[in-house]
Amino acid sequence: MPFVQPRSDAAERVLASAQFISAHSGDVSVPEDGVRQAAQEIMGQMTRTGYSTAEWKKHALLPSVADSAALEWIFVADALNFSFWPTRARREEQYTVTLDGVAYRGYWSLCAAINRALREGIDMTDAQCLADMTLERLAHVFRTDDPRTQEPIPMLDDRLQVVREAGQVLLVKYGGRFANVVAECAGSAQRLVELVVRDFASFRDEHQFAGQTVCLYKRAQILVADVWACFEGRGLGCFDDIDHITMFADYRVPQALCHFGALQYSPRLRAHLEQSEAAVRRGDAPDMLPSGHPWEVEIRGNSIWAVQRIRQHILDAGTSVNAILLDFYLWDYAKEHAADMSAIPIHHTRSIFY
Ligand SMILES: Nc1nc2c(c(CN[C@H]3C=C[C@H](O)[C@@H]3O)cn2[C@@H]2O[C@H](COP(=O)(O)O)[C@@H](O)[C@H]2O)c(=O)[nH]1
Repeated sequence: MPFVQPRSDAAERVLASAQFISAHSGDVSVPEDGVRQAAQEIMGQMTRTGYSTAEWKKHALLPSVADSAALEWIFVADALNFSFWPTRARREEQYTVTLDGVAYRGYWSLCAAINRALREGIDMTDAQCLADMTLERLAHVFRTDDPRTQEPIPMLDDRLQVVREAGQVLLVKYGGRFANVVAECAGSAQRLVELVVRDFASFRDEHQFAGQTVCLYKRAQILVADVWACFEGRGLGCFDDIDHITMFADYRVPQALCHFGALQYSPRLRAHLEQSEAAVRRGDAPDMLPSGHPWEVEIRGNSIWAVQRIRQHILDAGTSVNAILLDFYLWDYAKEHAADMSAIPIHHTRSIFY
């Protein structure tokens, strides 16, 4: 009898955490009428645009070919996929990476920096390169070449620790390749999440809330989701339990969920977030929520729960969709409709988890 990898319930632990957080939240809620309305509106728009995994490779900066090099690219991108919100109000002063004449900010600045490094011969997809990374070299990778930019990429020191750890663990445990981590999960998305949070500490997105340890695993789950989407659910991206993966608790999708009415903040929390954004607009420091702050955990946990509730409404209406596609849709929607959402504040937390 061949050794069968033990199954994992990592994504189910995230869902249970989200439900627990939502049930014990005092300042964030998931209004059922907002969920119902959001489900109708989102499903209608997704149906019209034919939203599918095929959308993923349409993004200019993401790998366009689903091969083993794409796996290594996705790994380093999702190891660094955190904390891009700007502290400068004026767009031209915000951290920017320009590639092929296009200025990228936020998450896309990360992708542009990785692709620029690869073109310059800094192989960010090589585990030894990551393990040997220095602060000087990483600063070069994330340099901005626009003289108007007034801020560096946030959390550079943390990013250095993250890439060095990622490279070292890949070398020691997985022959230097993320493809070997994927091979070991034997087609289980939850097993892959489990392996990543077990072996790569920077992905271990766990917090104390209302006396319990809650698991949010945002970067570990989006890592699996990006593999699944890039390979369109086939070959190395074929996972028989992919529908267990939840929404990825970041700071951008909550904004879209508020816009659709599926997430609601208490007046005092809304006031705090608005005052912090007003401070940044004035040129002052944001009034940050520390990582693990109850309000931060409530926003993240209720976002996961809201997407789960939206998904259930859509399933009850007879249409199949998973939390990944809903999340990607909501994130892309938030980026495309940033102007319509400018009155909805994001929360300001510096965290390596999202
Ligand atoms: N929930 C969720 N969070 C996501 C993504 C992505 C990128 N996914 C793209 C790639 C393929 C898909 O098709 C998506 O188009 C980044 N983030 C998070 O957002 C924040 C950055 O925001 P801003 O500063 O405005 O760029 C930061 O916390 C980052 O970790 C997502 O998809 N879902």
